[in-house]
Amino acid sequence: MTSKFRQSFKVVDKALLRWFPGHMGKGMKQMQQKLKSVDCIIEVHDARIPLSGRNPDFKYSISGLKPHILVLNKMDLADLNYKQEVEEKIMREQKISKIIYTNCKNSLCPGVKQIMPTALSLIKGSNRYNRSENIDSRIMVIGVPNVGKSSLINSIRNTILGKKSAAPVGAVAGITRAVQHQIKVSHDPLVYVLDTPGVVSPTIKNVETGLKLALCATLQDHLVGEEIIADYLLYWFNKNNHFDYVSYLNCDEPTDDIRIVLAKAAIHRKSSIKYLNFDGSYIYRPDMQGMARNFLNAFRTGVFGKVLLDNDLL
Ligand SMILES: Nc1nc2c(ncn2[C@@H]2O[C@H](COP(=O)(O)OP(=O)(O)OP(=O)(O)O)[C@@H](O)[C@H]2O)c(=O)[nH]1
Repeated sequence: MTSKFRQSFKVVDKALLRWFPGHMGKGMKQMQQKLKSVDCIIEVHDARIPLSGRNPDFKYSISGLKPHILVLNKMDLADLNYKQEVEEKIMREQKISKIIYTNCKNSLCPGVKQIMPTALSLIKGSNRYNRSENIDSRIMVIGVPNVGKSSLINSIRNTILGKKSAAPVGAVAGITRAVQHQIKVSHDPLVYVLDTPGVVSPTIKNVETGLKLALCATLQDHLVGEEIIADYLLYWFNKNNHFDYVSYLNCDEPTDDIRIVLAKAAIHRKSSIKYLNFDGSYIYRPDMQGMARNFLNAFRTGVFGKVLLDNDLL
């Protein structure tokens, strides 16, 4: 039986393929320079998109030289039923020392506790190159924007030292703007961590990769467009037979038309925008953008359950 829903996603506006703010290029260069002065790399990525959206520059230029731990964070929002297949695929394609799943919103998360002992044992087993004489261990945390790098550093620090936040955290991509000074996360053994700005690839070649990154809020919404991201979410839900959105958005039935979905939901919630007519009167239109934002926020906070957006890549 053929599906009545879209099986591929087409974007008319390719603007999202060009998004690469200046500070990211600078951040990447700073990272490359600091690489010599660290013993281990912790790459943080979103567990909902474990196979797409990681910066290829991390794969080919930063990693491979030092122990490299891949932390798949936000596991509280991710469907972990395919964990083994995901790990096998990542390990087949790249030399990663260890994959660890974390939830930085949970102070008791076992993954967070596992990171430092794993990093220290990997550092001990490596030759440390130019740093073999140094008594302190230095770890660099890298990743695309908004995946939880600062949250992870704060969680590790809190677990070991019992100290509160040292690295700034924010719900919008691009909070950390430059490679930070080192943050002490342990006295004995002495361990420092360097937080870095989130860096996406200068060109996101695959449209779906860009939209998955946007859906997980690693690209700023206004740069891609809330309605386009919401349309991709609708496409993904329909394609995967996830129809919880129907009741949430007050639709009559599943549909592939985002304009109808957003308009109906906005009308139902009496959410409108007032426009001035030429004759001085006012006209009210459904607040499509506000509704798109609402739909995305619901997804991002787990209202529609846990997902693996990369299920098509397994
Ligand atoms: N649900 C959930 N949210 C998380 C988790 N970890 C971090 N967050 C949230 O994700 C957002 C981004 O966290 P940050 O720690 O600022 O991310 P970052 O990677 O340092 O961000 P940049 O500095 O912009 O690159 C914040 O709203 C955090 O509260 C997690 O495990 N689960």
